[in-house]
Amino acid sequence: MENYRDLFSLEGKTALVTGGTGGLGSAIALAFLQQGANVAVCGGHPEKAAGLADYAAQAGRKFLSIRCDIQKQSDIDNMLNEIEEQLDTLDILVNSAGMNRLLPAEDYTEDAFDQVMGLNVKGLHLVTKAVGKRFMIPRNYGRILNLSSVKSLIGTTENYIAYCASKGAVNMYTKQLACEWGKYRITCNAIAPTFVRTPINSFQLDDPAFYKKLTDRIPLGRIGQERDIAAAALYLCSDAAEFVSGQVLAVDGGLTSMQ
Ligand SMILES: NC(=O)c1ccc[n+]([C@@H]2O[C@H](COP(=O)([O-])OP(=O)(O)OC[C@H]3O[C@@H](n4cnc5c(N)ncnc54)[C@H](O)[C@@H]3O)[C@@H](O)[C@H]2O)c1
Ligand SMILES: O=C(O)[C@H](O)[C@@H](O)[C@H](O)[C@H](O)CO
Repeated sequence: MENYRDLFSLEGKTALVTGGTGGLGSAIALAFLQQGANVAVCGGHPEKAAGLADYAAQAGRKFLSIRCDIQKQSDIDNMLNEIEEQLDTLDILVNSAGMNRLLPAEDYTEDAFDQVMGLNVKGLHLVTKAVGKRFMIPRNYGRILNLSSVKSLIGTTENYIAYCASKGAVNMYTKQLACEWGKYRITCNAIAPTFVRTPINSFQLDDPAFYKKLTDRIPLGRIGQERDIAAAALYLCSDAAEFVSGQVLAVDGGLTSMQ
């Protein structure tokens, strides 16, 4: 008989969540710890993972919080050395580190464009390539999950030109990697959330007019919650999703189905 409980378990798995000290990344890291994984997170402020470290200690899981700029190859190499030493290998990579700069298209500077594309696309590639080559390809196993956005699928009113372009690139990166690394039994998928309240967007969600306009367009009538994203991540990173690859799953309350 099939054991569905085991298919959804992450017991014995190891995961790296980039941006795991941020809003969505920390929720995903917590979900992975609860499902049995040992977890490393990285970001600019490792101290922000104190809550996750406490939970991991209490649950008897291994946990690392590493300072790493994923746009720097030397930082990535040092991080993967530490992970190999402490956790042995990686089965799962979640690319959650991301950023935005809000400017109208006609005033979008070269510097701002480079920053957004540099982190959201190039940084994601540098980590993915290194983790795949070092840990996943040699072992013929891997789950890679990228944090895209509904703004990779539909446009928005203003100020998002580089962000939308970067997340569109993430979707196609996801599909191409699924094609190239399928032969190594590595899957690569993306989640495209609508707004979930985190420090990067509370200034927008706190504007009642903005909030109403947004939720009026969402069939399920609310914005996302961290657990909506973490639950989708759990599925796509588990053995239950071993035949799902190259997909972009909108977790958006139906927003992208509404004209
Ligand atoms: N929050 C939302 O509403 C929402 C919606 C759709 C998509 N997303 C995407 O989800 C992801 C996570 O968003 P969030 O809201 O949790 O953001 P956040 O700003 O709360 O967290 C971002 C994380 O990235 C890390 N980071 C930034 N620069 C880095 C670098 N150079 N190297 C390594 N880490 C770096 C930060 O330290 C932080 O931990 C992003 O890719 C974002 O575009 C978020
Ligand atoms: O839907 C999304 O992809 C995110 O919520 C972004 O729109 C952030 O709100 C923005 O990056 C803040 O500047």
